[in-house]
Amino acid sequence: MSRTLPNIIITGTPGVGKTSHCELLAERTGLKHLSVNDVVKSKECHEGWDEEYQSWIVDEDKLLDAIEDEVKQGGCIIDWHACDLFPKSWIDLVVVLRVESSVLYDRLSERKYPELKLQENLDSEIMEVLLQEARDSYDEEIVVELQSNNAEQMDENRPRHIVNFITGNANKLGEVKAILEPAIQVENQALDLLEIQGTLQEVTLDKCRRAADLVQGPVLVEDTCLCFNALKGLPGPYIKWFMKDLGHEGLNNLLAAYEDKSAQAVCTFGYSAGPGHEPILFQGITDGKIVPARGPPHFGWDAIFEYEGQTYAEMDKTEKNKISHRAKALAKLQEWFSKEMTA
Ligand SMILES: Nc1ncnc2c1ncn2[C@@H]1O[C@H](COP(=O)(O)OP(=O)(O)OP(=O)(O)O)[C@@H](O)[C@H]1O
Ligand SMILES: [Mg+2]
Repeated sequence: MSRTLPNIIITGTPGVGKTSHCELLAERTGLKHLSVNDVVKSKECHEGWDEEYQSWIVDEDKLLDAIEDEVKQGGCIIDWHACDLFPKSWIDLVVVLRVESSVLYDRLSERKYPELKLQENLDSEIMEVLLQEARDSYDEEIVVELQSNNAEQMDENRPRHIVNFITGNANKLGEVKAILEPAIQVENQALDLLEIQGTLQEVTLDKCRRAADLVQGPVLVEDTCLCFNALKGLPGPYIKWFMKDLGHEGLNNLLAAYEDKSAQAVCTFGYSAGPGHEPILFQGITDGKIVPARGPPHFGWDAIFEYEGQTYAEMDKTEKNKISHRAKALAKLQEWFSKEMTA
């Protein structure tokens, strides 16, 4: 089975902050924190307790058997002070955390480590044993060394996928948050952006460039269109003005002369990494038909767009977020972001 989410190892000498980082990363990305320590204990992947080192003697074969299925599915953050035992094909990124020896000494003394264990761990950190192990076991480009001496450094190490979604529409913001968070943190700014006339692609590209210039940073913009097949794709990007002037009934009337009531809901997101960066578009399309309004009338034309027997407005939000044009576009955006994260 091929995995669609990455597997990440967070490794380093005991006390460098692996577990702290894994917890933070899991919370931020929605990936699973796989604590090898817990697996060794709960699934008894050991050959007993070492009194001198005050730790379990791990049976690596048993351990690999115990986690294989879960890891092969992807999306695991593996928390362990060794990394060479995991097959190369399982792993997409190896993070080696580092601390200065005086900091590590304080952390390990606080844990009341036996003298021998404390000294060996300090030596190991100074000699960069785990960094070398990671470099020897995996391709150089997937091994990253990060500092973990203090809270500021831990904060800097957090994955930073924050998008500034430019919209004044609270409903759209709600849907985007529901679909993208917690993997991608969605912030919001309501800006009035002039819209040009053109195809949906042109409208979104222009809006995105303009927003990035205004905000001077990364932005996400969105444009939705509703295309009536009988009208060769109109109103298309002009749907919001048609909707405002004609309302639900007027939009139905536009199709009165035609038997074909089918329509496409098209959502286009544009993401720009900042001013001067060419926007990338993510488009989702859902086929449906135009019907007299049913369900709560508050969110644009949701009440007149029917998909498999229910209008968008009649659908439960979670159901709508599985099949809607917006959800499909966001799924593409999400996939792109997760690839970027491991790139
Ligand atoms: N970057 C950091 N800044 C400040 N304190 C930290 C940092 N990283 C970890 N700590 C603290 O150091 C201690 C050890 O951290 P943690 O348990 O995450 O280490 P670990 O690498 O998982 O250790 P082990 O190998 O024993 O499981 C904890 O008290 C934690 O709060
Ligand atoms: Mg730990």
